[in-house]
Amino acid sequence: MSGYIQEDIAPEELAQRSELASSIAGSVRELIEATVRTEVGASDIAEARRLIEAATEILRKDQLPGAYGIRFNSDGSKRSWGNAVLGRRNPIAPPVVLHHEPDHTWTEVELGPAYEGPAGLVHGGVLALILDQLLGSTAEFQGVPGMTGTLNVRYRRATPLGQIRGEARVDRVEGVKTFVRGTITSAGEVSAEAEGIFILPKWARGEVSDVLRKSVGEG
Ligand SMILES: CCCCCCCCCCCCCC(=O)SCCNC(=O)CCNC(=O)[C@H](O)C(C)(C)COP(=O)(O)OP(=O)(O)OC[C@H]1O[C@@H](n2cnc3c(N)ncnc32)[C@H](O)[C@@H]1OP(=O)(O)O
Repeated sequence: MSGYIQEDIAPEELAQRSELASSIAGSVRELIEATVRTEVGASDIAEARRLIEAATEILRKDQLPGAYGIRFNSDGSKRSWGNAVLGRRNPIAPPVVLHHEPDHTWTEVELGPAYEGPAGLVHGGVLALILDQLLGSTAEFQGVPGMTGTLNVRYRRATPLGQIRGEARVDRVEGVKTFVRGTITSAGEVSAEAEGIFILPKWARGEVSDVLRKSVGEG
């Protein structure tokens, strides 16, 4: 399957690249938030655009031919730095950091003004996005990975912008299908709950390597 890339990088070099990726994405995330909230006038906007375009030009000097993909080291660790939820190189990602416990996976993340839907509230699509990744990664960590076949989300109450907690666990496995349940909690109350069915795709059945099956992703 293309996009899954074996790319061994020595630990020291990897730590350095990881730091660089996080730092630039963090700066752009701040820029996004500043853009949403700015009240400055036309001349400041023009000046900001000039600087942003200059920064873009610098980054364009050396680019990957396409998306980042998923990259593996021979120790089984993997990098999803372009991922829309976890990707440490992706300013669109909050980024979510997942903590894998033996029987469940959790995350706590701050969702600011860039994730707004209804006034002052988190966009429902953003919650579904986070739940999709959280539930899918939970299945993956438990050794029963799959692509999202179905994701049902029930929004029980509004989720204010700010800190949320996500939690998920595998409910059951039926053949190639893994059923995962999860919740989003805000201010101590469950605001959304989800069930996902993650299905091992045909191309991976029977031939999915241990590296792919057991790898633990980092964004
Ligand atoms: C190692 C692999 C790694 C994978 C990535 C890990 C990422 C981790 C991160 C994740 C986070 C990011 C996540 C993302 O963003 S994943 C991106 C969003 N999802 C997709 O793009 C998936 C697109 N769809 C497909 O690739 C296939 O249709 C899948 C793989 C889903 C099924 O394949 P296929 O169509 O060939 O299946 P089959 O005909 O052999 O049927 C098998 C069984 O499944 C049942 N069924 C079929 N469809 C559905 C459905 N939609 N809901 C419920 N059940 C369904 C079917 O009845 C049968 O059941 P049974 O009769 O046996 O009881």
